[in-house]
Amino acid sequence: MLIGLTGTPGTGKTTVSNFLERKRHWKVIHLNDLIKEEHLYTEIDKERDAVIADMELIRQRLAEIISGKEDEVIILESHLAHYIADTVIVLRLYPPELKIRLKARSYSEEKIKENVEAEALDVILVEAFEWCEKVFEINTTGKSIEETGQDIEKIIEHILSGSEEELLEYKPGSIDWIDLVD
Ligand SMILES: Nc1ncnc2c1ncn2[C@@H]1O[C@H](COP(=O)(O)OP(=O)(O)OP(=O)(O)O)[C@@H](O)[C@H]1O
Repeated sequence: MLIGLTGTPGTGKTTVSNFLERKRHWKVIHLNDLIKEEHLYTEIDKERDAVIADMELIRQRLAEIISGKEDEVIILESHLAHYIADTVIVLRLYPPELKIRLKARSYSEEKIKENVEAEALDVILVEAFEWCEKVFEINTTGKSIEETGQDIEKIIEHILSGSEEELLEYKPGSIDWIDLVD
């Protein structure tokens, strides 16, 4: 089963998926690394220090990687995961907290502002609704890596056991950070 773990950069996807890989031995695909390592992009955007992902190539490559592993839990971790996986978990973080995390990176002021606003405006969540069959949301604000990991474990275990009705707390809709937008 492929589970997408998506969210605005800095919300903790890489950190939490690494934690789960160690704890549960679930396979984790760090999609952004794969895109760079295997040149799964159409061009390099030097101004934004980013690559333009080739979604067709990515889908083909992931189909190969996942083939024959349909019974395993595979976490696809990336801010692009919701374009690929049918079931996704969106990590959310209170925008002022996200701003602090992104400031600790060597991001430009513009890039920080862009990402913090996108988080306040639910951009990834809205995209996930457009692209995915099942969308869950975790508000990671104030949670440790372990606690967020436990939330993800709970979601995955309930999906596997067919008891998704017990996942109401992860149903999107309770977060409203729109007032934080300038
Ligand atoms: N409770 C927490 N959960 C996750 N990360 C946390 C937490 N507290 C602090 N952090 C820190 O926040 C940062 C999150 O960065 P991380 O690379 O995991 O985010 P990301 O969503 O994968 O970003 P990107 O999309 O750019 O890869 C890390 O430096 C991590 O140590």
